Amino acid sequence: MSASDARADPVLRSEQAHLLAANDCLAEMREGAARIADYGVDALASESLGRMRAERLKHLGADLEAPPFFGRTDRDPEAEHPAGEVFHIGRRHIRDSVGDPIVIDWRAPIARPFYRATADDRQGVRLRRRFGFAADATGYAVLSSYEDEHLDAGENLGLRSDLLRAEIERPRVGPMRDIVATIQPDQDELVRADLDTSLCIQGAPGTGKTAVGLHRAAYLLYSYPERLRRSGVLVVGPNAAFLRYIAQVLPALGENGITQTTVEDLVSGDGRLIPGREDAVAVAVLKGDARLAEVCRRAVISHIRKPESDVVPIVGTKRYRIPVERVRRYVDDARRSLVAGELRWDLGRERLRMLLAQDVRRQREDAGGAPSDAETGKVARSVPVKEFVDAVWPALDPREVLVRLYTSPQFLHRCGATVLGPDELDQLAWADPPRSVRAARFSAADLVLLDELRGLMQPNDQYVHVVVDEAQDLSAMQCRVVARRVPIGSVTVLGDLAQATTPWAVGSWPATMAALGSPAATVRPLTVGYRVPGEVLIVANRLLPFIAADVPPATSVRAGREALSYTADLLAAVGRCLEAEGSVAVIVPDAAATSVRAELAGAGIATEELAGAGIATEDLADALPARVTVVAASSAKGLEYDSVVLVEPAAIVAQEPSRLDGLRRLYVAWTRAVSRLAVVHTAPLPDELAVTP
Ligand SMILES: Nc1ncnc2c1ncn2[C@@H]1O[C@H](COP(=O)(O)OP(=O)(O)OP(=O)(O)O)[C@@H](O)[C@H]1O
Repeated sequence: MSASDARADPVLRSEQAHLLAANDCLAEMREGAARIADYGVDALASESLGRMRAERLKHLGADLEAPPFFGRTDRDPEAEHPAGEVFHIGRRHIRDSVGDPIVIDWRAPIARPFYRATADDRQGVRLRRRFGFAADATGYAVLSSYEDEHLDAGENLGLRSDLLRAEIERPRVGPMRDIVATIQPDQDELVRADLDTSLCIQGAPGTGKTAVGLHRAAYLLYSYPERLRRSGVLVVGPNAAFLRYIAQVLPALGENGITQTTVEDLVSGDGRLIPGREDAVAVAVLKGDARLAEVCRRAVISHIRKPESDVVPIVGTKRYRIPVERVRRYVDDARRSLVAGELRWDLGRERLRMLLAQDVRRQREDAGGAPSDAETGKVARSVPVKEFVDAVWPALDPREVLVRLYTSPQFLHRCGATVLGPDELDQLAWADPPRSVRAARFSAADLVLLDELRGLMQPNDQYVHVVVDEAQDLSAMQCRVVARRVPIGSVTVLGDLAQATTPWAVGSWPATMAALGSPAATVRPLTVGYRVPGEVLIVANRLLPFIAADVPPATSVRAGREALSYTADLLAAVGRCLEAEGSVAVIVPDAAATSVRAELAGAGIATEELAGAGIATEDLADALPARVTVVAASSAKGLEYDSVVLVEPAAIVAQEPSRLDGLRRLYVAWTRAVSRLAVVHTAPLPDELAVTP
């Protein structure tokens, strides 16, 4: 191994020359993309060429200030390459004017050994080189050091690599960054799992779950362009603040077309539906239960009426009689398809019209006629057919069906009595029926049920792969919202059962994966922590026996001396954090946000407040976080800050409905810091932090 930052170093000089060449080639590729000939064959071709050009430029232009490569592998000699091939690995493929590769995209199969090769399993690699960069006066990254690992001489640095450690120890400022230069072998295995594999990744705080999920999305888009080209991948996060935090990662990896959203946004029916009432906790839990799917299904199916008479369409002056037995058979067929999930309600109406129209067509053909498609279509749209369909398979509005469930005891009983208990049925009933469906106000859990009902009636957007983050918090019905968007694809599910803080959380990975439509997925653990200093993590781990006994504790790769401190003085703690580099969060009991901000303002410390629900997803690109952010404990999930001041842990525990939820909330808040955690308290700390049973 050698490391150097001397400008005179011949290795650095030659690598710097390669870097300049790579930058020139990239510039040429950009110019080439901008020139994509537009022969104007026709408007459509011209438009699609323009779109292609814009996409390509966007892809090539992402993050121009990032260095074109971060690593290199020198391979063993081969017959065709007696000196052994050399590959520079970067965020995107760069080629020279004759098409030879100058930099290999990190996602290409040939780049894989950069992440996975070890001295024991070299995968054809004799040397791995990592590069270090420093910003020059203009902010551009310049090559400043390198680190070699001679795998063929038995060198195996693993996490002892200085450059790797420097990257992991780097103070955090602003939103999340990609980890493409330092993905670890256990993470890489998950990132590169093939498209048909559904993964469930259980990982302690800071083990890189979010990072793995996002890099996996980028990997899949690269590796399966045909299957994923147009909106094939969806990323689902817990709230808008989290989406803002991760928003830059995929664009930095050159992927701009991925939709990043929340379950709330998915069920909001293009933003038209917002919660207008709050459920009691027990009711919200019940509405999140998987059994509600069956209630919804029955509620829809129960609207099918048994046909009682013949249908008699008229064509011209002639009447054609379709006997009731045949009509019943058509309805039964459509019903069976609906029950099997092969047909949605609204399409069922279409199917019935067509079955009746084709029946008439056959009758006319049997009588020697030759009816045209247009005439058959006319029968399908005729008044008798329409009236029949409206009577036996009426048009439904999800809101109407849900209001009926909540306001008609008979209907609720009919749809729910075999799957829910009498008390549960009572819990669902509305005590204050609205005057009309339009006047009805729905809760957040109701919007999920409306999505379930809508999903039975109409098609929805579909994706080939969905990445679901913080999945431990989802109810079974919320999982189904996601599953509906990926009916035949695969999912990457990320979460930590110890961080589950919603009362409706499913509570186990097999049940969550079943509700997500991938019951066979195995749970893959991540236990190496890259965020929280060891000193801080050891204390957090004391909570595990109380909050998730089966979850394996994480070990930290970050030493972080004097990372944990306790004080009663808020201002002093924040002041000390401000002396260090990086972002600062003051995590507080939700009810204390205003008073803590006022106290800090009184001392001349400006703050920003972060409450997940308050930020609309469209605003994601706006406003970088201020230096000090006051974060309500309930909004801290998934985020990280260089320094964290944690205010009154006992009050954070006490704000939740149960001790279990409170301790989990504390576990989340405790594990947000990268460099230091200052615990500010006057009340005694929760006992669970002190003991290891
Ligand atoms: N291989 C790696 N190299 C460098 N940094 C890494 C690596 N893996 C993870 N990190 C960093 O560790 C931090 C935590 O990662 P991430 O947020 O993905 O963890 P998480 O498991 O999702 O955490 P949480 O459970 O708290 O949501 C991030 O700053 C991430 O960039």
